[in-house]
Amino acid sequence: MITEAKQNKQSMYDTVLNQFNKTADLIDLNPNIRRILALTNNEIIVHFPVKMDNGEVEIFTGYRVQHNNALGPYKGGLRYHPTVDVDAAKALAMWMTWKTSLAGLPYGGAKGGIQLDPRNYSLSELERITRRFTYALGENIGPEHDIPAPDVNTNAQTMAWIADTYMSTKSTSERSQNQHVVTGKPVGSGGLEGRDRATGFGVYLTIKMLYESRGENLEGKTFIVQGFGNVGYWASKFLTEDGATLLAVQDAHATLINEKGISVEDLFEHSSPRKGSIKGFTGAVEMEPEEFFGLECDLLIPAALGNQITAENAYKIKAAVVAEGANGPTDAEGEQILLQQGVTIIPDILCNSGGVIGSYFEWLQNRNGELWELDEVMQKLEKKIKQVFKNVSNEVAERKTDWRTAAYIIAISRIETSYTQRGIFP
Ligand SMILES: NC(=O)C1=CN([C@@H]2O[C@H](COP(=O)(O)OP(=O)(O)OC[C@H]3O[C@@H](n4cnc5c(N)ncnc54)[C@H](O)[C@@H]3O)[C@@H](O)[C@H]2O)C=CC1
Ligand SMILES: O=C(O)CCC(=O)C(=O)O
Repeated sequence: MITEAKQNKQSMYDTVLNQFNKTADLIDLNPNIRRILALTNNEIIVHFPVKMDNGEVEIFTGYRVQHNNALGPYKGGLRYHPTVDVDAAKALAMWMTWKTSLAGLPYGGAKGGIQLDPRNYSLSELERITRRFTYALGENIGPEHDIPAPDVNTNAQTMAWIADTYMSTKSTSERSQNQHVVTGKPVGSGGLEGRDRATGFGVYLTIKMLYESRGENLEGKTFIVQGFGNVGYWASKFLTEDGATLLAVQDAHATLINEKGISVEDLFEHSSPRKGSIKGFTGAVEMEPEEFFGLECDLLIPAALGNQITAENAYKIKAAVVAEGANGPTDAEGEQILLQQGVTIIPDILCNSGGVIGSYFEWLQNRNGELWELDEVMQKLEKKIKQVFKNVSNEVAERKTDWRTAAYIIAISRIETSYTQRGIFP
């Protein structure tokens, strides 16, 4: 679990700007494009009232930050969490711009959400909050303009409420053309088979490919995962199915260890659907949260919040590979320490890109009135992630640099090329 001290150390916005500036210097980015990319295009803040179950009215604050749309419509998740604010949304939106560019998708980057703790609200309150948020955002989102998706504490149900609310603002004949205003919907409501597992699958596949590039495989590898939600669960499932052992898990409420291995399915059964926590699971024992990052293991997967690996704990990390399932889990100082220790970091914009690639498939499916089967989706996803991994791996080899730097060089150069080709910044 993160402590206040860790949270306040560096903001996610500091982290992403630091990464961007480093790359801009390295590739000698056109100064005008640099000025544009260092800023966000739009920062939308909405306040809206919602009637609670007890009849009282609460006012909520929602955010949508649209960083850049040089390569296509804005794309990125919506997060429901007490830490959501404009700076967090700015950082997460920038990461989306780099991620979609790296993956070669026709999208820009955005992110947003509502500052709240969903555990304090009933399901029907969350539905009303989501619907009012959608009305408040109005035409700031749209299927060809800005397409939200699930993120922390939001899911397919949240996306179904948004799609339904947004479509209800359109005339009857236009409704069906607006289904792709969000991705990550339930399969029965225009969602994509496999979008639920797409991010975790990408995390697994990039790890597997890294080991394979070193002549190794997952058999016998041990790993620990922070966050056991959508990303943490699916990544753990694929990894253990391929022979790796899950030693320890941490979520917002507990840290568990079992040196003989934790059963991913039993833990999932325990923690979902509505319990929402790993606490109380009998197939492992609780340990001190502060000791989590220092556990002996081959692989660490941060799959919760940003800025978790910092100067305070990076030196304790024993894993030789850190695979960033979460967005921005490693701050600049933490990264320096890890790199000095010889740790390989598979950066977020590569490692968790399976999610937005899956979202792109869903968007295409809705736009074209198609239905894709699970096998087809997983094959396409695998092909695309392998391509993106290969591109980054080649850049690492050519430049003799780390994986994040290589990924950023590809992502930012693509955007620069697009601006230059269009003659915007000579
Ligand atoms: N859902 C998706 O498709 C994608 C998610 N991501 C990123 O992956 C990360 C996790 O997202 P999801 O799994 O979707 O969220 P989720 O809401 O399904 O799960 C979040 C998990 O993190 C844990 N957590 C929250 N606060 C924590 C804390 N202080 N210490 C330890 N654990 C904590 C929660 O207990 C939960 O287990 C986020 O950074 C998100 O931006 C990235 C790409 C796509
Ligand atoms: O699926 C998407 O559109 C974006 C998911 C997301 O928020 C992310 O990749 O961080």
